Amino acid sequence: MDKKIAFLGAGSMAEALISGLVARIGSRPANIWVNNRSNDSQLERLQKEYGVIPSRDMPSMLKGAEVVIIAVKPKDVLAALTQAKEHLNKDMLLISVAAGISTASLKSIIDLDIPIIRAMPNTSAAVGKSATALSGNEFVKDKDKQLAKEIFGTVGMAVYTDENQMDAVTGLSGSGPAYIYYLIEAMQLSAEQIGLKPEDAQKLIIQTLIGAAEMVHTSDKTPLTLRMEVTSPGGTTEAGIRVLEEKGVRDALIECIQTATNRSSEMGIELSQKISKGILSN
Ligand SMILES: NC(=O)c1ccc[n+]([C@@H]2O[C@H](COP(=O)([O-])OP(=O)(O)OC[C@H]3O[C@@H](n4cnc5c(N)ncnc54)[C@H](O)[C@@H]3O)[C@@H](O)[C@H]2O)c1
Ligand code: PRO
Repeated sequence: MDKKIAFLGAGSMAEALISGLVARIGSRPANIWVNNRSNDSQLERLQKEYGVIPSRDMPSMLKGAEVVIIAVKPKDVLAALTQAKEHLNKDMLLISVAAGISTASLKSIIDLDIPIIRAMPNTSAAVGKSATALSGNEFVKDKDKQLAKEIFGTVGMAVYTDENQMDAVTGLSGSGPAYIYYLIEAMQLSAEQIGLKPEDAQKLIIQTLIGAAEMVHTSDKTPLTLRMEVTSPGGTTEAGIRVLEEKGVRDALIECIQTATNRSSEMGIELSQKISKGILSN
């Protein structure tokens, strides 16, 4: 890809995207500009590792940029965009990965009628396996959608959806890797308690997860059917699953995703309130 892309924020999400752009679609590193609030060593490292251009000079960074990606924490979006807004123009595509922040809020900060895409990737972007959902405002054209899909396609799979789905996507797949890690942590603890060697247990757990994910991914059977195939009547799985049901693990997971979804929506409201009060700090 031969477009100039500017990243506001150089944390883990920005790095995952940079690595995807440079390694997977051969973007020229000299076309990728990055800034950060204070962490110069991070900028230096990104420059060394990927050849991208670190910058503290907003006009140079945004001059001629075709895509500007906001990759700061939601609480920092207002400050970052306020700093950038006078250097944005209608030829740019603005993409935000900030959880909970609507395209309408982003537009009200920059006060410009430009295409804005809200993206929700997840941290598996770092290994090219993100599940990303994208949605956009009324100024987004097909070419912008294609471009966003291409960018996020470098770090996994990307689907385009309606913005009213984005809080739910955030609660489901944005936060999703953490739910799976939580499950792995619990499996590791139990492996210790049942006397397995930690290094063996680790390998067995990981392969079990990869195998189950691959089965769900490639088989035309439902997860329920696949589960029933593991569950012999009167056997070990049935005994184990009974405990999960008795302890309400299914309901807890459903509530977990609902609560994360609600939090995404609250974070959006918090930013709207800050915008209307003109509060730039945390
Ligand atoms: N980590 C995740 O699981 C995940 C998943 C999907 C989306 N997101 C979203 O991605 C965004 C970034 O998350 P992250 O995990 O990469 O965070 P991070 O803390 O690793 O990176 C954010 C970076 O932004 C920089 N920053 C803060 N204020 C700035 C400013 N005014 N100008 C320029 N840079 C500034 C910080 O120095 C930091 O390096 C968040 O909005 C988050 O909601 C994160
Ligand atoms: N990580 C960010 C959060 O926890 C957004 C989705 C995943 O807020």
